[in-house]
Amino acid sequence: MTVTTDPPRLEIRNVTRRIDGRAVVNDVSLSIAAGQVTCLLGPSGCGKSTTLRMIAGVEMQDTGEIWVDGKLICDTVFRVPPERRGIGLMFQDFALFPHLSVADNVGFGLKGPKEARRGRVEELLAKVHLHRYADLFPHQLSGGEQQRVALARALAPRPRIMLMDEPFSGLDNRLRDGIRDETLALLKDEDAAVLLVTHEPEEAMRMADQIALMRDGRVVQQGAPYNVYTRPADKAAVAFFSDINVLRAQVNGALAQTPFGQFLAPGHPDGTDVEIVFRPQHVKLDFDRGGKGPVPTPSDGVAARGVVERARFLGNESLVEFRMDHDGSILRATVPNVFMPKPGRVMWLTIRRDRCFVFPAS
Ligand SMILES: Nc1ncnc2c1ncn2[C@@H]1O[C@H](COP(=O)(O)OP(=O)(O)OP(=O)(O)O)[C@@H](O)[C@H]1O
Repeated sequence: MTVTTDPPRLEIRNVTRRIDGRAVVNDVSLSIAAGQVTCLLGPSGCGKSTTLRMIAGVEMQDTGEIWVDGKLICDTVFRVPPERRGIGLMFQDFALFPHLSVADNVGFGLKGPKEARRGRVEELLAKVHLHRYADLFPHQLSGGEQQRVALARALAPRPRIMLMDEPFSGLDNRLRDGIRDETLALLKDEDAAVLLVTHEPEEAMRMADQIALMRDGRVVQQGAPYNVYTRPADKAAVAFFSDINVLRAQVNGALAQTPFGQFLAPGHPDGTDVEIVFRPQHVKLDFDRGGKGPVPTPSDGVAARGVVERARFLGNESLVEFRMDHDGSILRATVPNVFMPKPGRVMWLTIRRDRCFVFPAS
């Protein structure tokens, strides 16, 4: 039996772009299969849009290669022009043509016989639930509806690859979730490889099959959302997705000793300073029982005593800040629903060992 593996729909290999001597995109490699969504996630200025522009062909890399379906489309000497790359683009300011109807906007990039073009426009308008709006003009539509027209227009020529740069950031919050889900369903249906740029972790978690976490021009971690969230590459990767707490400790015999008991620190030599990083939702709280906390366990370690500094209700959870007895530091815990202990109240905190990350101190 022969097993054939299709080449990735989009692959970029070791792409670097220097501007004014600085590598704004630094040795980035990515690979996306047809029907898959990869989110390029990172803070403002980390090089996401520049990466997208190089794939689109409107900006040239200094080194590296771009491949589509196993064919080289761009290296440092050879370059397929943007219009021949089979790429659909969708940006935040998606700019529909104001003087064209919805149907004409969607059909704008289509070639071939009139009947086939009309069929494709109708098919896409039905998919974005705007078939009854075909003859209206953009200014007669809401922001969300215009966004769906822009998506239909980008998908109409059946692009092999869709590049989306913060496509939902112009929409108000209430609309956004619904439109994200609809867009995702449509993209999957069209079988394009999608590279979506966002600086919002929730958006990436919601949309992505793969997340590529970018910082200072580099991809620091790639993987399925669950893996990136639960096995972060470093402290900044944890902090990008949520608030964090940090304990400092020194390693002795592959163990880091803290007021919360010991933490496994395999691979860290004796004497190394490490940071134990954990999210507020993984702090467990117990009430004080006559000056004592809960009994130590292997899974939660030893309890440390803290005093409530303040508590805030955030909607579906409460955030409680504690000043710790042992060193006066502040630790944050989140608790589902409403939990508003008064400032000054004594409680005991434990940390779930299976949710902690130990990194060399930065
Ligand atoms: N033409 C240019 N001239 C000078 N600097 C540039 C140019 N294009 C990009 N840069 C710089 O390169 C870095 C990366 O920019 P890029 O737009 O790719 O980041 P980004 O991650 O998409 O940010 P944002 O989310 O804010 O759009 C930034 O520091 C930016 O100022």
